[in-house]
Amino acid sequence: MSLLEARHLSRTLSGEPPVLLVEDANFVIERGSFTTIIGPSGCGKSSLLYLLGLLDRPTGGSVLIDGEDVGDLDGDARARLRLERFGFVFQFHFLLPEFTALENVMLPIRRLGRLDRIETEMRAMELLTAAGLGGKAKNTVDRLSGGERQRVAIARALANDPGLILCDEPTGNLDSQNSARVVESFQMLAHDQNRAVVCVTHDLEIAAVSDRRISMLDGRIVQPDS
Ligand SMILES: Nc1ncnc2c1ncn2[C@@H]1O[C@H](COP(=O)(O)OP(=O)(O)OP(=O)(O)O)[C@@H](O)[C@H]1O
Repeated sequence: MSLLEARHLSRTLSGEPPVLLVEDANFVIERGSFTTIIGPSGCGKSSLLYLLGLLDRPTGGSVLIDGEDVGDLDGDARARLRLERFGFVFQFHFLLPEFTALENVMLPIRRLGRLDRIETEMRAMELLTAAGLGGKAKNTVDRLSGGERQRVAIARALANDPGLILCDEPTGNLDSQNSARVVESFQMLAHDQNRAVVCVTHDLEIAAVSDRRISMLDGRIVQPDS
C-alpha cells in the first residue's frame, strides 16, 4: 500500500473566471523515495504540495494516506495527522527567531504530547546533533546562519519522526554548499531511513538527483514518471 496518493486531485479557486490551481493529479508516493515536483513559475507546484500536506482542501478528488481517504476528516483531525505524519520544510524556515534552536525543535514534540520534558529535550538534542548543530543548540535562531537555520528547520520537521517530509523550495535561500548539504540529508532521509521526501523545486540539479520527477504545466501533471 502506498504511503501517500493523489487520486483525481483538483483545486479550483472560485471567481469569475475561476482559477484552476491543480487539475486531476494522479500519482502515488512510496516510502524510501525522494520525489521532486518541477515546472515553470505559477504552474501549481506549491498548490499541489499544500493539498498533499493537508494544508489546503481539494475541490475535487482525494488525498489518501496509507490507503485511507482523508477528505472527510475535520480540521482538528487533519491538524493531528499533520503533526504526527508530516514534516514540513519551507524556503523561509518559519522558525521562531527569539527562541533557541533547541526550543524550536522541541515545540512540535511538546505539541504532540507523547514525551515528557526531559525526553523531549533529549530527542531535540539528538536531532540537532545529527544535523551537525549540537554545539549551537542553545543559540537563538537569529544568531544562526541561513544554512544552519535550514538545518534546524529540517531537525524540527523530523521532531515527531514523520514518514513524510514535504518541502517547498527548501534551498531557495542557500548557497550551493549549503544547498548540497540539504539535498544530501533528503537523500539520506529517503534511502537510509525509509521516509518519503517530496520537494517542490526550481533547481534542476536537485531534480536530477531525485529518484523521480513530477512535472507540472498549467496545473496539470505532464510527466508523472520521468
Ligand atoms: N489565492 C490565490 N488567488 C489567485 N490566484 C492564486 C492564488 N494562489 C495561487 N494562485 C495562482 O495559482 C497559480 C499556481 O500557484 P502556485 O503557487 O501553486 O505555483 P508554483 O508553481 O508553486 O509557482 P512558483 O514556482 O512561482 O512558486 C499561480 O498562477 C498563482 O498566481
